[in-house]
Amino acid sequence: MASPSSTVVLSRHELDAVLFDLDGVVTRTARVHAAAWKRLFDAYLEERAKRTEGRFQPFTEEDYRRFVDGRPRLEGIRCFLESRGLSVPEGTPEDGPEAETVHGFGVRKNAYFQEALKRQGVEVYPPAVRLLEQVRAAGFRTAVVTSSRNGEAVLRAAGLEHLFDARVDGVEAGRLELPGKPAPDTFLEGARRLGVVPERAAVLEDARSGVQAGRRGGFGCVIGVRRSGAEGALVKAGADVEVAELSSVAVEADMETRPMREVPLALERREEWLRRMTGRVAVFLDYDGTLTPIVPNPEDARLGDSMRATLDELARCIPVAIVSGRDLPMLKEFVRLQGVYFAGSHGFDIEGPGEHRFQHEEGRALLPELDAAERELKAVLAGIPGAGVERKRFSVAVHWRHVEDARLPEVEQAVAAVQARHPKLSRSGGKKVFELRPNIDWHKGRAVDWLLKALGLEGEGVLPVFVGDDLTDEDAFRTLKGRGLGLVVRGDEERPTAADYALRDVEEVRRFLGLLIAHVRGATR
Ligand SMILES: O=P(O)(O)OC[C@H]1O[C@H](O[C@H]2O[C@H](CO)[C@@H](O)[C@H](O)[C@H]2O)[C@H](O)[C@@H](O)[C@@H]1O
Repeated sequence: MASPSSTVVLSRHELDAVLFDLDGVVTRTARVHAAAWKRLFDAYLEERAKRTEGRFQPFTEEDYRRFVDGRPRLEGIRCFLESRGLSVPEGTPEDGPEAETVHGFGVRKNAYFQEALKRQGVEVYPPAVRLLEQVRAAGFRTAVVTSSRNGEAVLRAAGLEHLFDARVDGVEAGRLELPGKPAPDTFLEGARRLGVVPERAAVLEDARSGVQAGRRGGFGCVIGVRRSGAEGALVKAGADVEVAELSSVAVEADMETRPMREVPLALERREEWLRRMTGRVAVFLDYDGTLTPIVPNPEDARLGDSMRATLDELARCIPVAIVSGRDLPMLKEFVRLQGVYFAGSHGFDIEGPGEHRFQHEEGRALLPELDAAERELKAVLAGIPGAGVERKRFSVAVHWRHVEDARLPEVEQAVAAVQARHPKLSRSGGKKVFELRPNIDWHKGRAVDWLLKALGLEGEGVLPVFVGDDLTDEDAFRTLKGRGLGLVVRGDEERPTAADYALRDVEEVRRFLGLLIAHVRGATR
């Protein structure tokens, strides 16, 4: 909820990354910029007033906040001049500082900025540096996203480069032809470089244009840092919360997760987990990336014969369910096994041998929303080569594996815009895919619990085991924490996980299931 409150918590349960604006959030360079702009515009406005015998109206702090702050340099010049009903020729990037053109003004402002920086160095906000250290220690990924073409130089001068996993500055934005703030593209590029979906990332901004960019990008949390201006102005611009200082931002670590590489390999610790299998065991398996390797086209992810044979054998010994983001009919068609339970659409659609059938009722009420979202996504993404829309009964996936990098922000924005029009749907992410699904507290973990109950496998004496590779499988790992076993198929990925053990790849999943068969057979003999 939007409020100009003074405290906020960044929790690892809800967020994976924090994206920091630079000038005015981390470094005290916003006022150096403001002074350089004032020097530029006042000189121009005064000279022009003399020339036209008009009245000299100096550049104000409010001018800085409204028209210049946060925007790319040339954009700021155009925007401010327009606010005064003025314009100068565009000029070219070759223009020198004396030229009365947009480019010439840009060169002159930058010279003033560099001069001041040299004279006074870069001062940081100590609470911002402390917050950066805290969020990194808690396992958040961090990026700096700034419109400034001096971003790299400022960071280096401040000695803060090591605190960021990614940097998107004015130079990078120019190279990728990304529109600047208030467009969300530079923040979306930052999230992409960190490998997180915007919903799982926070944006920290002091400029109205930056706050608007964070809001338009659909970020999980937009924190306005009020360095100047009226209280509440940043909330009005779209921030969830406004703080006067970053010491008001608390960090909550997630004790349940650890980096993927620190998770022990299941096949090297078999004695350990076998010791926990004293009673009944039920196995829940994700499909893509777990039972089949990830392949370029979703329709080619067919189950291998040896995996099918292993699953068949396992399902004859203990309850086996496949819990997937796939559409239920497709999942059944790909697996082609009797005696196995299937949960499609991330657990919203369940079917098993015999009587077992479940469709999430509230989710069903949202099918028209999903239909509309599917139509809108197909229409807007038709013009982006490589983007694919896959409809499942209870979700819509947007695959971007084949989209060229430069057009990815368009895909992200399209998904964010459709989701914003349908707030009853929520957005999640996975391997090169975005998904819209019912905004309901239901996920793979809840589906596992539903199945355990339906199969009379609740309570002590049963060890539920979940194997998965992707972000949506983390819900199941968390649900089973302490009362079951979570195994993550790690591949080349490096991200935090709540799983107890890791398997290197799909072949190791097959070997693990083979060990389970041997164990259950031995135990029942
Ligand atoms: O829960 P899962 O069974 O892991 O399903 C998750 C999504 O898997 C599929 O997409 C992923 O696998 C494709 C085939 O390997 C790959 O091309 C794509 O990039 C991956 O995102 C499936 O198409 C989605 O519907 C599932 O939600």
